[in-house]
Amino acid sequence: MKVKVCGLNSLENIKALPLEDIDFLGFIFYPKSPRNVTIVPDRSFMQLTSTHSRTGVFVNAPVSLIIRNVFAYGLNTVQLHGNESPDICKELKEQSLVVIKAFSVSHKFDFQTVEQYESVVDYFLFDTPTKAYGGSGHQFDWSVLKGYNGHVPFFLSGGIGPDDAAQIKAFYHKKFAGIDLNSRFEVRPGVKDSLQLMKFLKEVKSK
Ligand SMILES: O=C(O)c1ccccc1N[C@@H]1O[C@H](COP(=O)(O)O)[C@@H](O)[C@H]1O
Repeated sequence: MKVKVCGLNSLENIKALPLEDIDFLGFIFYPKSPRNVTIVPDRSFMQLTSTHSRTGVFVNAPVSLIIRNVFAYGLNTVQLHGNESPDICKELKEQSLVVIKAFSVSHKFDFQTVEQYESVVDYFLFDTPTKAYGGSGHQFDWSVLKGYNGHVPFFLSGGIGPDDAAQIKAFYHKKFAGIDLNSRFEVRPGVKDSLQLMKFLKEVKSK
């Protein structure tokens, strides 16, 4: 199971994370988010994060702005968390980026919506609907994912918290690729509770 920890905004905090149990480090490039990245992408940032997939989260951003940040922060993965079209995903995938397309999922969600993205993304990410696009801290009803029969692997996201290890271990879907952890592990926006993450990841990865 892959693990993405999102909304990071402190180099000191990243140093304290259980990095050996994390695959994707997420940075939010969305000025309206309280987690909007302000880390300077200097040599210490590059070195510290070099062993991980550096993921930029964007919401309806112009491709030119995404690409600028891909170069500035050495991103190799982009998470598109707004209403981005399949064409935008394709354009970014053609830049050799790993593309994660997020969808807000509720009982009303029509999984046919994702079909047009299947050939132009690497992962889907299923999150809870919120006006803020993401970072709601609330879970959606994971049972609706029974309606997803596509072939693209997905991240489970939205309000996953420190007490959810057992629930995740019990969750099964043949395309379930990993989890995305964000606001429920925060000390404050942009700073994660590293001990809580360590404990949770040990538990969720145990047999
Ligand atoms: O975290 C944010 O502020 C945010 C803002 C805009 C788009 C995405 C955002 N974060 C993503 O939201 C999900 C769920 O987060 P949470 O666990 O409910 O806090 C996660 O994928 C983040 O990458």
